[in-house]
Amino acid sequence: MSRVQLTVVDHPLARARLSRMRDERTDNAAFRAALRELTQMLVYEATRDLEIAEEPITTPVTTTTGYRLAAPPLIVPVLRAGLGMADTAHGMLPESQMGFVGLARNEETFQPEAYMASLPESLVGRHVFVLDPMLATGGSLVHCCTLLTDRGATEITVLCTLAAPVGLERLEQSGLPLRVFTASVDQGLNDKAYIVPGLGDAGDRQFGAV
Ligand SMILES: O=P(O)(O)OC[C@H]1O[C@H](OP(=O)(O)OP(=O)(O)O)[C@H](O)[C@@H]1O
Ligand SMILES: O=c1cc[nH]c(=O)[nH]1
Ligand SMILES: [Mg+2]
Repeated sequence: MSRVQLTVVDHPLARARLSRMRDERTDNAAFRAALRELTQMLVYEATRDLEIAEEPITTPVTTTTGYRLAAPPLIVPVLRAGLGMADTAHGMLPESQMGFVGLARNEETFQPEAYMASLPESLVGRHVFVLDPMLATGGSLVHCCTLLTDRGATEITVLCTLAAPVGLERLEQSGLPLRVFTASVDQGLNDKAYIVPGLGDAGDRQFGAV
């Protein structure tokens, strides 16, 4: 039985933003703007089923029932590329706390190398939203989500702009309890483990090459 629930957010507005991100002529600033706009759509879809709590409110006219999120999720961007999604997600989930995971994929072995983790000690009972634009081999997200389950998380939602089938399969094989929201499942990976057709290196496209 599958533990990964996949949702492809292929709304026309999402497709338009993703196309701008794919286009090699899009400069760093326009890429970041399109990523922020696409993040809004991913967050909107991924929060649809979150539990809400009721509270009485008084309008200028009468009293009625108001609503708020019962338990805002912990937001965890994966550095660098996930940073471009963080502020938008936080703006939509203003009561959320934020943790950080820093990973850089070794471009010869394609294995993620961890350089930082700033997370609450216990994630028992906390829903976590992981932000990373790219799911390629899946190594980075498996590493990140394992850090979360090691701290007790049992409910993890991953938001990414692009996913490769092999990366989704890797998540599935990991047995991690995940929901994945992506704007596209692309064709595959090239011999450098870049997503095809993809959009290139999401970190470099936002911040410049390192
Ligand atoms: O699924 P995988 O094969 O592990 O690849 C995906 C990872 O690659 C990118 O980060 P990268 O390692 O390039 O770091 P960066 O964000 O600093 O550019 C991306 O943001 C993911 O974290
Ligand atoms: O296509 C890819 C694959 C991994 N990381 C990226 O930023 N892009
Ligand atoms: Mg990169």
